[in-house]
Amino acid sequence: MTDMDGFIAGLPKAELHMHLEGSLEPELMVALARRNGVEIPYASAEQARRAYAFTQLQDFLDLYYRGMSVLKTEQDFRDLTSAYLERVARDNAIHVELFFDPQGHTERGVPLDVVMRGITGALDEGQRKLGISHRLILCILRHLSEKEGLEALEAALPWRHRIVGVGLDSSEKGHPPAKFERLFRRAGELGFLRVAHAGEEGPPAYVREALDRLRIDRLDHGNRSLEDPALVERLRHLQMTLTVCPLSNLKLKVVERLEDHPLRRMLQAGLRATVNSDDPAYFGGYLGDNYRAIQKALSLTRDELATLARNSFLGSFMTEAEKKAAIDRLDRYLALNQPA
Ligand SMILES: Nc1ncnc2[nH]cnc12
Ligand SMILES: [Zn+2]
Repeated sequence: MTDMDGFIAGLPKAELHMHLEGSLEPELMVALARRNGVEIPYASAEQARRAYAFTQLQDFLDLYYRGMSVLKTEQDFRDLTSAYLERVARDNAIHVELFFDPQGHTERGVPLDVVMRGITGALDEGQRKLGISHRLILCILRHLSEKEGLEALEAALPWRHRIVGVGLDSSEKGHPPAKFERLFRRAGELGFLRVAHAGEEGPPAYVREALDRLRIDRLDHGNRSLEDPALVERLRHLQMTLTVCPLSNLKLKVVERLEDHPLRRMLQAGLRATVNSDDPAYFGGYLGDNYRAIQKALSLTRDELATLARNSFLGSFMTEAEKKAAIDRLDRYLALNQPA
């Protein structure tokens, strides 16, 4: 391990952009397919991994929805969530904010209560046993109608106390944020924080729409904002947090090479960028892998890495007291780990 890898490993950090269903490792997928008698098009985990070659977001989404079809019981959702928490604990994540796609389950006949009991059970255990705090964000599938999204939101209200925010994910192109303006207004009235994927494949106009019409509190991806200087200035002025996902961007060909990734340019423009894994089981890396890969590709400095970790706490939906405790922990780590 290099000095820099050691520094990254110990750095206290938060993950703000991770789809739980995207942490379904092929081994668990194959085991759950067997356990539940669900047919999947892979005979083995290796065969599944070999199929994970994508040229755009939709290629991935097709496999992602098929993959999640093996999740049926409360225990399945518990196993999925526990496996992620145990993995990210080794990367020294001390706080995680997780997306989940209820429509991807209820439309297959899996009741929301099953999903929520499994996920929250594992999250509570992760807090107790691993000391990882958490928030949950309910994502609305943008390739479906706003009406279906509104129904999903209303159906989740019995779990309101466990859900901090509402997000927007799935196929971006052709499904602009404005399609969900009423849904996001309703989410705001209900007291949910609001986030949306925008500017991953979609144009800067989608990012502006997410700000103006969805009134987002955080921007997921946001890469293509950099094409519009006035938008960059606006995001900087707002100190809007961008949840950036380097290995995802590479695997989905948002960038050709990691060396071309805009993360440093975002930091240099004064944007509050963070590093995240998006769908680690599909994109070949968890939170620490993303930090290590982007550090190497861009030769990020320790100061830049520390800024990324600090941004992950500042941009989180923790309480102010929790944020202060996390940032104090980061500062203690930095004080003890000055370069020789
Ligand atoms: N990167 C991504 N973009 C849009 N929707 C997603 N759902 C899971 N991962 C996603
Ligand atoms: Zn995502």
